[in-house]
Amino acid sequence: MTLQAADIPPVPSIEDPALRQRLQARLDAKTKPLGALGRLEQLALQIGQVLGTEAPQLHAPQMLVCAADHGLAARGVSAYPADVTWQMVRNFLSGGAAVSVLARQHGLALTVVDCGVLQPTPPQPGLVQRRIAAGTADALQAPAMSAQQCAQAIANGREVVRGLPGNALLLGEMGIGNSSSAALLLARLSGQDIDACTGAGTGLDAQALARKRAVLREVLAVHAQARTPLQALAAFGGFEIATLVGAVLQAAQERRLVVLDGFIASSAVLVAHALAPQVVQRCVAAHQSAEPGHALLLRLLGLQPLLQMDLRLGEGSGAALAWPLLESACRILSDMASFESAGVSGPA
Ligand SMILES: O=C(O)c1ccc[n+]([C@@H]2O[C@H](COP(=O)([O-])O)[C@@H](O)[C@H]2O)c1
Ligand SMILES: Cc1cc2nc[nH]c2cc1C
Repeated sequence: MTLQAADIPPVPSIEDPALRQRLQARLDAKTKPLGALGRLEQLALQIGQVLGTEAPQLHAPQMLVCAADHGLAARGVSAYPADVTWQMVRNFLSGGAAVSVLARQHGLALTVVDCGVLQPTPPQPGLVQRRIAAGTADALQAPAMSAQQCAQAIANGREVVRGLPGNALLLGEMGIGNSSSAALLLARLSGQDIDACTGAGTGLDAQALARKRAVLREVLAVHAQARTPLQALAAFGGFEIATLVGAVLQAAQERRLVVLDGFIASSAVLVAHALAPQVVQRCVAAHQSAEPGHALLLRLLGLQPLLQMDLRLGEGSGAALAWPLLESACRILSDMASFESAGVSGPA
């Protein structure tokens, strides 16, 4: 099975000028100076349009964390060993990871997808096995994945989302070496220089960062022919990013709200956007990561992050942290009194 961009079903625009006007009128009638809730009002407008209603309610929010390993990790592009990926999968499931704690705090159902980590975890609640292989190939030597593997991972992401309840999907990932994949995807799809797209990831020092940049420059040259979004995704990996691409496409088609975490989760949206531009209308950027490529990537997608807290963890941690803002945006629309209902005088 291979996949062409033409095989991706179109994602319709959510634009509905009449609904937008009703949402704006509803916000303007609330007991506050016009526009005084600032970006929370923009968020409410967006959520209302994504869910197609003046009084949106978020229900059964799903945190989807996709995990996989990367052959390129053997080239010293990460500060941590690849074994951390499968070890963290177990940590997510046993409840001790940052995303586990934050998901619990905010009532987000956590699903971890093993898209191809080095060591599988025994079946258990919350774990979905969609393993393509035990890690991608070393992208310095070969495409990280074949076109077939890439298509399968995208199909897996679609299928996993199809089986989830709720109308909001929060995206996270785990994969030692995957900040390299994200940087490579950004460089190839945006035309930006690889140095500007590459950061310290899990915490490389200056010398190791310089080596990472040199390796990634070489990987780009090796795959100079991988120009289309799907070719680039296959060339640079990884299985978790491709699975997230499928998840984003499916969520957008089902008109779910999609909440992005950091640089790597957002790189999946960069690919999905290249295949179906309207997906971005459904996306909220939870935060801007400390990874320098993230600011570039979000600007390219036209997304303004809600938080800026120098997070660089991934896992979906930033998406979970931003979740209460989305709930508040909905509450403003549904629960706040209007000037009329509260008997408060409007503008002079
Ligand atoms: O979300 C981010 O912006 C982010 C930035 C840097 C690192 N990470 C996480 O760290 C891992 C990738 O970093 P690295 O150095 O192994 O490429 C992967 O597990 C990500 O979840 C995540
Ligand atoms: C410990 C650890 C936890 C992570 N969570 C997401 N990426 C990570 C990378 C490391 C190294």
